[in-house]
Amino acid sequence: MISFSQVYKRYPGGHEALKNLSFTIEAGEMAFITGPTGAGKSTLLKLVAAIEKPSSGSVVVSGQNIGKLRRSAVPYLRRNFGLVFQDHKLLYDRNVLENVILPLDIAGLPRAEGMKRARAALDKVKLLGLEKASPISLSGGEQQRLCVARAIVNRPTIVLADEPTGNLDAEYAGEIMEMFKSFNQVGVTLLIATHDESLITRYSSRVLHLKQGELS
Ligand SMILES: Nc1ncnc2c1ncn2[C@@H]1O[C@H](COP(=O)(O)OP(=O)(O)OP(=O)(O)O)[C@@H](O)[C@H]1O
Repeated sequence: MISFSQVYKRYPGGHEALKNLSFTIEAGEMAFITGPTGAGKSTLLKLVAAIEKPSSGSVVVSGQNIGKLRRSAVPYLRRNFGLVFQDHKLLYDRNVLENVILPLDIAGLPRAEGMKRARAALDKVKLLGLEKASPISLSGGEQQRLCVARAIVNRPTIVLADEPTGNLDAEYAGEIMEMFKSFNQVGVTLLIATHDESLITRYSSRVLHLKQGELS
């Protein structure tokens, strides 16, 4: 469960990016965050991922109060997360399979088990067969799907995605959304930030509308 209670986020310099946010996302829910540029969508996701801390109010994720979390506890919390963030770049000096297996190597999973899981993740995003390719040779949509495979390979309970379909045409964007829907159907909680309102009208999921840092 993700729970925000009277959350404010002020960045150094005084800009108030989020104002008095209170909402709850239940385990297994799929929800969208929309709003114009600068509305605070990325900031909200960063608070959930413990990349930023609230200035006041409480953010509780999987029973952990993010504002009170010790730095050393953050990696343990993040093991529950799959992050599809714009600044999480693919490694172009490694092939597709190596990009997906990396989080498992870091987690210390035996190689054979890691290979099995990485292939299963690539299968889910329909990239099996391109394991040996360099990410740079993939299309934009394929690279985006590779980012999704890397995010889900750890079998996260919560997936946070920031503009996962940014720069994709409607067909690729639709594919990515269908993939998220299928993860949700097996119990994964999804929180997806997007400014593309047309994409979410097809889904009956909850939508949190942000405007200048406030829920409207
Ligand atoms: N590290 C930071 N330091 C100072 N101000 C920041 C920082 N990060 C974001 N902001 C400001 O906080 C506000 C909200 O930014 P945020 O990135 O959360 O919005 P967004 O809705 O995700 O926008 P976009 O759709 O353009 O990504 C913006 O005014 C932004 O300039």
